[in-house]
Amino acid sequence: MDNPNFKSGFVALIGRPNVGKSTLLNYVVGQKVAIMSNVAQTTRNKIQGIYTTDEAQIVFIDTPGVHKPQTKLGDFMERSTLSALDEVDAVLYVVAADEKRGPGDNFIMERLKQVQKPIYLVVNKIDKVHPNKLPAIVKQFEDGTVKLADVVPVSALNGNNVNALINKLVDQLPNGPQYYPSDQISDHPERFVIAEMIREKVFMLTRQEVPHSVAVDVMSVKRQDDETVHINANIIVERPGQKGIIIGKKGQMLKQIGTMARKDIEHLLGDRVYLQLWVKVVPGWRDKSAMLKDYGYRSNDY
Ligand SMILES: Nc1nc2c(ncn2[C@@H]2O[C@H](COP(=O)(O)OP(=O)(O)OP(=O)(O)O)[C@@H](O)[C@H]2O)c(=O)[nH]1
Repeated sequence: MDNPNFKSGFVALIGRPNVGKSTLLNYVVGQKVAIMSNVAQTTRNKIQGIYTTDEAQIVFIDTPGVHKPQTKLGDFMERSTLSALDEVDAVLYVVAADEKRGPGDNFIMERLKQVQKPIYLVVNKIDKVHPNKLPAIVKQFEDGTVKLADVVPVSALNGNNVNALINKLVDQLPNGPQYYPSDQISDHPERFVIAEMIREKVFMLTRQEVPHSVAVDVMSVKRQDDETVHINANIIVERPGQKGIIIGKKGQMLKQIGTMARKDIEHLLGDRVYLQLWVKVVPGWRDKSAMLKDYGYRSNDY
């Protein structure tokens, strides 16, 4: 079906940690693709969510929270965020209505000055503030340094005004092809999404105790004739103490991580899943560039 008026394009989601970028993406795409957590900076990779209708396709790039790099991983994350901004058709700069403009925002605004593409200021979490507070919040970002195409208040959590945001985006996208099939929501391989689901459970269940130095390496995904899927994965940490926390007393924590992750993966794949998890200590993996590649952090994935 060739529609000469079909619109398509790539849209970057940027914003400091915890403002709700993943929640917004998940609401729009309608399925859980990006890792969600209360712990800041959990979105390490550029995860694409794909929104497709009969009229348009928007490919979202969910960039990591912009922050000052301290390790090679941080450095890598920053580079992928910036390169994403040059390739897209529009930028959604997400801020939280219940937080003041801070150093993280100044850092982002500085970078946005150089961006030529339309920038939408998305004021998220409007459910948390009184509507008469909104103008003052918006004003903090209308300081004359960054040209904003529009300001759109939303609540990603309950979907309030998100459709209006999508309509505005689609309106200004160029005519173009449908890049991905309509049933595709992410262009990452199954393994990546599986790893993200496991990593999300580690964060959820261990919270303060295990820092962000956790990677998940999905070693094998085997589909058997009886329609079951057998998955083996390593949870990689930097220190033996972290290994202990993830395994827990009598292995209880690891068991819980495994059960919760398995349920999500079953939902994703639609098949019965057998998940085997191991915890491996690899000291200083965050600073070893070569290993970043092994654990799936590639800057030229697409
Ligand atoms: N009340 C309210 N909470 C929200 C809204 N959107 C997101 N949240 C919550 O804010 C927290 C952070 O949301 P995420 O979507 O993980 O934020 P993020 O910007 O992707 O965070 P990073 O991955 O760290 O960059 C979660 O607890 C969400 O449930 C919203 O519209 N209203």
